[in-house]
Amino acid sequence: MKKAVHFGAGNIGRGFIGEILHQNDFDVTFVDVNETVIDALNARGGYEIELAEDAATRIAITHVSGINNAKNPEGVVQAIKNANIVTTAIGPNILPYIAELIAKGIQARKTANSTAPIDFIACENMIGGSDFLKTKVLTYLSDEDLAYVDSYVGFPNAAVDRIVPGQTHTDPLFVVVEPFSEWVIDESQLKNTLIHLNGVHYADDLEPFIERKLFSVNTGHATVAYTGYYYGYQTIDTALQDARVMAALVDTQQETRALLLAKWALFDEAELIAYHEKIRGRFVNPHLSDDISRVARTPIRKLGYNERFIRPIRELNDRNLSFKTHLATAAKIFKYQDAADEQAVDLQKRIASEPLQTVIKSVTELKDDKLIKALQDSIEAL
Ligand SMILES: NC(=O)C1=CN([C@@H]2O[C@H](COP(=O)(O)OP(=O)(O)OC[C@H]3O[C@@H](n4cnc5c(N)ncnc54)[C@H](O)[C@@H]3O)[C@@H](O)[C@H]2O)C=CC1
Ligand SMILES: O=P(O)(O)OC[C@H]1O[C@](O)(CO)[C@@H](O)[C@@H]1O
Repeated sequence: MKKAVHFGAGNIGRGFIGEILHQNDFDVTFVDVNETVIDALNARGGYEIELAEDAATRIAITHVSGINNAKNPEGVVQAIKNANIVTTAIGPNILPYIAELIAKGIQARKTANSTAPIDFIACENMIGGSDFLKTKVLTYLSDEDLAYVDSYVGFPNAAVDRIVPGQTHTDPLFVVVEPFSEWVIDESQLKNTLIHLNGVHYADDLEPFIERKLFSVNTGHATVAYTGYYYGYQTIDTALQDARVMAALVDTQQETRALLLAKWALFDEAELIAYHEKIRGRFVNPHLSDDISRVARTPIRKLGYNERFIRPIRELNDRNLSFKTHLATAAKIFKYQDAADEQAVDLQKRIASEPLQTVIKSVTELKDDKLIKALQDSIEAL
């Protein structure tokens, strides 16, 4: 069997990446700091996924094991040394913390004179996630190692799309996922061209696909979350029953379409309308219960310069297109509170102790005075 190492045995790791790797006959070693999950993976060697639909189909995932990277980093290095592919779904903020371990795994392959090409694929909600991981990994490598990386190690960017809400089952491995899924990998960045996973779409140019996904699914979902929170809701499905929340989603999708059509000739308006309708259907799936706190998590990250609101706002502005609804939601993020979310707490502390404009500039990294002022006005109007 081929060997995969996957960092992050959480919702998307077990609920999507693990499924695809299993279907492609990989033996999957999950790397995680969650001891309960790692112990259960090693004790049982398998787990089940359930598709959230009327029939509630179950899928058995087998040939899995786990390593706790906090306790057994050397085990992870050895697993990378022997792997055919490495993937992550750990969260963009965590990628820098696993970079050194990945660098050591690459060095172990080099020391063993391995000329087998390998790809490290970051499956995070982030534009250029694998590029970002690569920059972090390279800081731990020597010039000689870098030459090895150039020859044998790829970091292809990827887009992953499947809604996997927080899980509340007694079984720590069981995971309920939406039936829809899409995983796109940038083929032009692959080093191991012999691995073509069934169930994955390989694209020559990932950029339009990841923008379509991030600005449609993630911007849309976050719009529902922050607008829903603003109107007092706790779950995505209840929020979407409020006409004001649904209108914010529909209007945001319209702005997104205007941007995607202006930027990318390969998109067609009718297809994008159908894509957006389908996404609305996914958000209201009655078989999935998704907390606003999950979709709205890490608000400072979501206000980032290249993230799901500020980037489309900048790019719509550059093209003289309306960004009114994106701006209205970005403003609501500054009102978002969740005592269990470190970034939400930090953002509120900063707003309470610093001038609002300073906070806006710092979290969004916006330079355009007109946009900064527009955002400030929107926040103050709430
Ligand atoms: N849940 C979803 O619907 C989707 C999530 N994603 C992306 O996948 C990534 C993971 O998201 P989820 O699976 O939802 O989160 P999650 O919280 O369920 O899983 C993350 C896992 O990483 C582990 N982890 C955290 N720090 C670690 C460390 N230093 N070393 C090893 N393991 C560590 C956690 O214990 C957890 O098991 C995020 O980037 C998210 O944006 C992408 C598409 C869909
Ligand atoms: O993982 P993030 O970037 O915090 O955002 C949560 C997102 O994950 C998803 O579940 C899948 O992309 C979205 O529905 C949601 O917008």
